[in-house]
Amino acid sequence: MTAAYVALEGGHVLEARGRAPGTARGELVFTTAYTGYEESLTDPSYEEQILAFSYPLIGNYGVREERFESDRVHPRAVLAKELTEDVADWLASEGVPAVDRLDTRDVVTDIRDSGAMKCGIAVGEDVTEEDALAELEACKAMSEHTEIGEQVSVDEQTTYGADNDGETVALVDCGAKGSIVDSLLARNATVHVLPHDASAHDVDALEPDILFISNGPGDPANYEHAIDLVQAFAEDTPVAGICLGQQIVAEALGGATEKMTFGHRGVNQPVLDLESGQVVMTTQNHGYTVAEPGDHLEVTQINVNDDTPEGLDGVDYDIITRQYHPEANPGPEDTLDFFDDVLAMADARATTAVPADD
Ligand SMILES: NC(=O)CC[C@H](N)C(=O)O
Repeated sequence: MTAAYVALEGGHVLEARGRAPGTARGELVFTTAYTGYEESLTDPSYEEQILAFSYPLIGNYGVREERFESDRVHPRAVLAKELTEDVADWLASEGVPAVDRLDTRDVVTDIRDSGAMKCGIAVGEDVTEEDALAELEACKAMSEHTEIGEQVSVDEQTTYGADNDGETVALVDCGAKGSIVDSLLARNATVHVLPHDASAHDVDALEPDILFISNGPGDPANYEHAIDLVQAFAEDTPVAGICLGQQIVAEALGGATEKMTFGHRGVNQPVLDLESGQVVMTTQNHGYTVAEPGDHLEVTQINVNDDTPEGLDGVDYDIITRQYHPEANPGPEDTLDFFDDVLAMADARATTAVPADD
């Protein structure tokens, strides 16, 4: 059996079964999702994190590329009670260390008590506890990953759905899930995917109906280019954001974000819409939250478990954002209408700004 060690912040080292070799370090977080491991493992928002699955069996319906949210695995390492051969082989082929046969109940309880923590991992024939501890020692806090947007964003602007005749979306890619682009294309939008450090000039050149800030990894305060864009465009162009996108919009418009203890990661997070009184089930993956919306934004939806903001609307500007993932991969699909609302907001503004010829 391959040796496997997991070193937790504070120096406690767990032994496990090695399933994919290598050494790695990252912020240890857990997800309670019981389906959607293909989507989670390819979600760019997990960059620089180590993902522990609380659901005990991961991989029981195989690995299919059509479920992937990006072109690679993003967590630095994976922990589970039991991984199937399919998933272990996939992670090995991606060079992502993986372990199982450890008590993930203990790991999750630890994270719930102490918060997301630094972690080092070593898996292989000859590795020792010291190798895992050396990784832990080298692990940076998430907020210190100041270039994280660069690691996950496109290098060059790419256009999808050029022949579509719906709204024109400028999607700032801070680590966008593929299904956000798919959800917009399915509604006939033309989607220009822009690098995380796109300039106001780049966006202007596209004459977008809406500026859309994607999800993404790390601390929202480290996305200064996207923050600048929201400040430059919010007054005259409708703005939308998902997850990191909501946080960036808040940072840009006088609000504030803060790190949560262990965050929200799973596929059954309940969200209350404050106006309708309706509760919807949502997919989530975030460790930061909007602490203060600021004067330009109002909270329209909250998490039923801890009251944190899940949706924001502009007070004086056309803005809609969500902290959860309305693109709903792997589901539930309760919140897909977010995309209809966003495109309707852009359409309404375009119609008012440029009156149609009689
Ligand atoms: N999925 C996301 O966009 C995550 C946003 C941010 N990195 C957080 O952890 O809160």
